[in-house]
Amino acid sequence: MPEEPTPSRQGGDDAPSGGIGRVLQHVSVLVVDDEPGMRNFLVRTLGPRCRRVEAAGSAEEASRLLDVHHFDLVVLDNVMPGQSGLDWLAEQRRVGFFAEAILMTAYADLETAIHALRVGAADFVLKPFRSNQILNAVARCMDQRYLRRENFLLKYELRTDRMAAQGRLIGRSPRIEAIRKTLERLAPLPTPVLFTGESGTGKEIAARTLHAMSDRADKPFVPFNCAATSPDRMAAELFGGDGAAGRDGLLLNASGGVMLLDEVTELPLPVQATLLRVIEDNRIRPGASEREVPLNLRFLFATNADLEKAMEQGRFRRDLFHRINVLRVEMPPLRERVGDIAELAELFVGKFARQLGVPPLKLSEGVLLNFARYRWPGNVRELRNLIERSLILGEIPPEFADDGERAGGEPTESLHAVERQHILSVLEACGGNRAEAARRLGVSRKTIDRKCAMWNV
Ligand SMILES: Nc1ncnc2c1ncn2[C@@H]1O[C@H](COP(=O)(O)OP(=O)(O)OP(=O)(O)O)[C@@H](O)[C@H]1O
Repeated sequence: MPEEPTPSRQGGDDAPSGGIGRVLQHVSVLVVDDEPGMRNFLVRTLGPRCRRVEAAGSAEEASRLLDVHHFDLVVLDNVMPGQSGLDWLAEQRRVGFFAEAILMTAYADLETAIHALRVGAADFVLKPFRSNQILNAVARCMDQRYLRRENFLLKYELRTDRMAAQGRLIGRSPRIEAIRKTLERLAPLPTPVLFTGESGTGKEIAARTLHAMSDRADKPFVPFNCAATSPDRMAAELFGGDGAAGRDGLLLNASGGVMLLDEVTELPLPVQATLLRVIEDNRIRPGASEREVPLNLRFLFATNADLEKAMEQGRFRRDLFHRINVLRVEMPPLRERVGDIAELAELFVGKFARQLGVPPLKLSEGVLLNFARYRWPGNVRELRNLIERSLILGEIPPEFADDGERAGGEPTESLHAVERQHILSVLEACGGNRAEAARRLGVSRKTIDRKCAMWNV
């Protein structure tokens, strides 16, 4: 699967433009022609501009190369001894060939053209041709491939409603700062990462942030919710098969980028076995094809379930667990980082006011204190939904409303809330170390323990 540059300007026979050059530099090409002169010409023309170019003098040699390497495109002569280029291409499609193909021919009659369409050749180049003609044909063909893939992934994202989790990781609390630092360290590695934490704590947002920090940032990020797909469709969606997922499946379409498998404990056991093989070998057999093709994909995983328990119950493979549990990022619940609530809440107010076309609500000190007091079992997602609901209704729900404003003030209640917020934020700054928090606050450790027990922290 190709890397993913921006589509180039469509060219005629002019010299390759900068746009075309950008497309070509990501492409790996296999040239198949029995004539050494033509092979050399193509390698000389494509070699300096493409990421990788290899040449085969026969259909058999080409098949062997396809077994070992990934190519985005095959440039193929139609007339070769033994087997025509088109017959070879048809056979490869059956075995497992997911790349593009351009056919070179001296004479394109209608029958050849129809045959070429049927076996999925993207273009014809009539011999003899100039170097710019083949360069333009390659760039055009790859442009169409990138657009098809982009379209496939966007449709998937819309179908699965994954747009809500887009955005960046908000928060300046020590816990979130520490997570940001960890993500920076993990971003350049190829290793899988496992995100754990309660529902709505931002595991997907953190995974997207890691992708954005990595050298795969301009390649696809494909989130897959294992709990939202029926178990009997899952293998086809991921690894390819017939139907909506397309023969090549999500993994191959995400190739070059990052795949997030969310709610990973929901993967059926047979899919876990296939996935383990794919991760270990970096190879995939799309749509159960005969040929395994190389796969360049970074895997991220997320779960809010207890993986250890899932293993004990035989629902999750131990070997897969050890493979995905190399690097772990634990997302803290919102109640343990109350210092982030105000920033998140303000951000959601601005976002939903714009989206809904309604005036923003002012979040008074009292409302923020009530937010800080609440336990947020649904974490950031719950806060986000509460703000959206409040903007639609035009007011903060009564359980969070500012008592001070409405009832003329309740100083003891407010004082209690201020004290709670202050102690919790100092505790947070100390990474949960109660002895250190007590020292900084100038109170006894016992006082902190008593307060924490009272607040259920
Ligand atoms: N730190 C954050 N900054 C900005 N938005 C956040 C943050 N954390 C969570 N959100 C928002 O909260 C919602 C839930 O986040 P996300 O889907 O990443 O959580 P999750 O932990 O993956 O949840 P689940 O376990 O249910 O899949 C999203 O709308 C996301 O935009």
